[in-house]
Amino acid sequence: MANSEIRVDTWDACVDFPIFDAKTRSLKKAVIGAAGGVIGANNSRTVVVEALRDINLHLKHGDRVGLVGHNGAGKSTLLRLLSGIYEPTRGSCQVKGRVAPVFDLGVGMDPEISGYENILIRGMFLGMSRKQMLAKTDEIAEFSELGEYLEMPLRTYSTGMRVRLALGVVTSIDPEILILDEGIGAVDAEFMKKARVRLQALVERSGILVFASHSNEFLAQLCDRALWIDHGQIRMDGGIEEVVGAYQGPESAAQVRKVLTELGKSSETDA
Ligand SMILES: Nc1ncnc2c1ncn2[C@@H]1O[C@H](COP(=O)(O)OP(=O)(O)OP(=O)(O)O)[C@@H](O)[C@H]1O
Repeated sequence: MANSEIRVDTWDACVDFPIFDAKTRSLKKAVIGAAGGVIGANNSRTVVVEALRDINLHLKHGDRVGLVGHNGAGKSTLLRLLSGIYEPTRGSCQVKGRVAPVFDLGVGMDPEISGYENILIRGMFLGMSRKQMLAKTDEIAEFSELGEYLEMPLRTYSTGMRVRLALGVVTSIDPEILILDEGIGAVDAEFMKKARVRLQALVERSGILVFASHSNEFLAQLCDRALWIDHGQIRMDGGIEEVVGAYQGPESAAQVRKVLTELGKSSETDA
């Protein structure tokens, strides 16, 4: 697909989750807690969690957007909507381009087959062909440093070893639209340094990035724009420093600015 055709668009997109077994004393009006989406009731008086409300998002090739917001704000739901896992309950969502959703590093891995076979399966799960993955196998094997373990079934790996393999595969693909949920877990610091370099390169060759994270450093490294999601709505859309500053305060904004300066990326706002 030509770069100019790669797009993500949502128009007043809403996602509700009906909860049929909710134990609620009284839900006469919508309840807003500090964490989580808005709890309300639909026309048939079923309790619903309004995870996303009236999302209008328009992304094109080259956009790198971070999502910030409290627990349960709706970040993961938005990523799933953009990946086609959820349909909007109301409004619409149109995604043009090959999407690679990376939520859970372990998804698409089979414990009973070898590391090598898992490289192929996981890559195909992310939209690559078998041939493309075969061409990348050596390089992934080298990055993972798993040596002869790659011949062994995945169930014999430790958690960190699995993450190494999954990270190797995920960072080897060539997505048009990369949807990334932070969830990058148990690897040692030395390996993480290596992984970050590859992650940066992955983002650079991706058409569009949407990345949900609680790490300001990571957001500053990978994105140049941020959306603050608050109780299912876009509360703010702007430069990372500006949005993180509004969401978490001046200290966090200063932290973002430091990372941007270190990376030689100039901040879009000088607030
Ligand atoms: N499958 C589901 N069924 C019912 N409610 C759900 C479901 N998935 C998410 N929710 C609700 O939707 C809201 C948004 O959740 P979501 O996982 O998108 O938040 P988040 O911003 O990713 O949070 P966190 O930072 O904690 O990961 C929450 O109130 C959550 O309880």
